Amino acid sequence: MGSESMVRVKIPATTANFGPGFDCLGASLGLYNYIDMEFSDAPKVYVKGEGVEEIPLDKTNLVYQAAAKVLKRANVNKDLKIVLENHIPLARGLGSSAACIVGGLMAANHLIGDIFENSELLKIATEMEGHPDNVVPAAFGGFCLSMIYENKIIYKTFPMPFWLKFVVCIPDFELKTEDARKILPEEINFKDAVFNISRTAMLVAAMAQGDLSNMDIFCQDRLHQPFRSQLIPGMEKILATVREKGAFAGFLSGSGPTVVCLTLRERADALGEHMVDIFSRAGIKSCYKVLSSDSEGVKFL
Ligand SMILES: Nc1ncnc2c1ncn2[C@@H]1O[C@H](COP(=O)(O)OP(=O)(O)O)[C@@H](O)[C@H]1O
Ligand SMILES: N[C@@H](CCOP(=O)(O)O)C(=O)O
Repeated sequence: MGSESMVRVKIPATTANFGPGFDCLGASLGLYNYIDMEFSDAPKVYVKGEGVEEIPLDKTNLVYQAAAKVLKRANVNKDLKIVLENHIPLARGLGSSAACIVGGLMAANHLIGDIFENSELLKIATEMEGHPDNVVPAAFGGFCLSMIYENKIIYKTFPMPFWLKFVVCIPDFELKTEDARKILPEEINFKDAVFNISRTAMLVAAMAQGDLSNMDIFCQDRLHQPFRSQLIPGMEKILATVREKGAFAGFLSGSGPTVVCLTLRERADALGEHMVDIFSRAGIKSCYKVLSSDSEGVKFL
């Protein structure tokens, strides 16, 4: 394929971990960032939407950094003009950094004629992000299983039930993944490992079959949520009550602070209002969005 003079890509938000699948499960959501990229006589970054006041407009910008890695590897010594239209809120557990990294890598690769394979880009993306569970669904869409093996990323992806809705309740404070990882223990006990692997196995089979019965049990976790709850007032109460309010299950989205629950369209708004109310009683302002799953991942427009 020849190179393009200008590239526009759409990249989805993601919800990583999906309950018990710490660093290995994730799903792609119908909320998108857009990146326009072209070669330029000087580095330029323009931002609209989420993060407009905090995102750097120079080469330190995360999208620019990802794109520059591809250009460097291809020995292309040129600057870029990048325009970002952001709808994924920053540092809320909805994969904003993975969207930047995957979008930046894939857009730059397209600009130079798609010379690198996706497997190569995925490896770079995972190195930059630190774990594969957001970057895989951001790139390919759907419900994703991923792992790092001998410096390669191995993954599986399949579509989620079309009728499934994700109600994401987004607190108005940022929690950087880097900080939310510092709070995790170095070791866990054997019983907790069995608790999580049994639920992860059941969860994957249930999603593959589109059978959401017992999903509240399969989404339980002992590897990260119990430790991160101290950073997110109201989270535990939300997770303890969404089932009785009509959700199949609830869990922390990525490293938080967003809490997500799985439900049907007709129950979604009541659940969203319930989550906002509990956060508010815990002194946290929040808003909710009702999202569909995404099945495409990165799309060139
Ligand atoms: N559109 C963007 N442009 C540049 N940097 C971004 C953008 N979105 C996110 N980032 C960077 O990623 C960081 C958030 O990443 P992270 O802590 O992993 O949270 P999450 O990926 O869950 O949103 C932000 O603080 C910012 O540095
Ligand atoms: N497995 C990671 C996922 C982080 O997701 P993010 O959307 O918060 O960046 C973790 O739990 O640390």
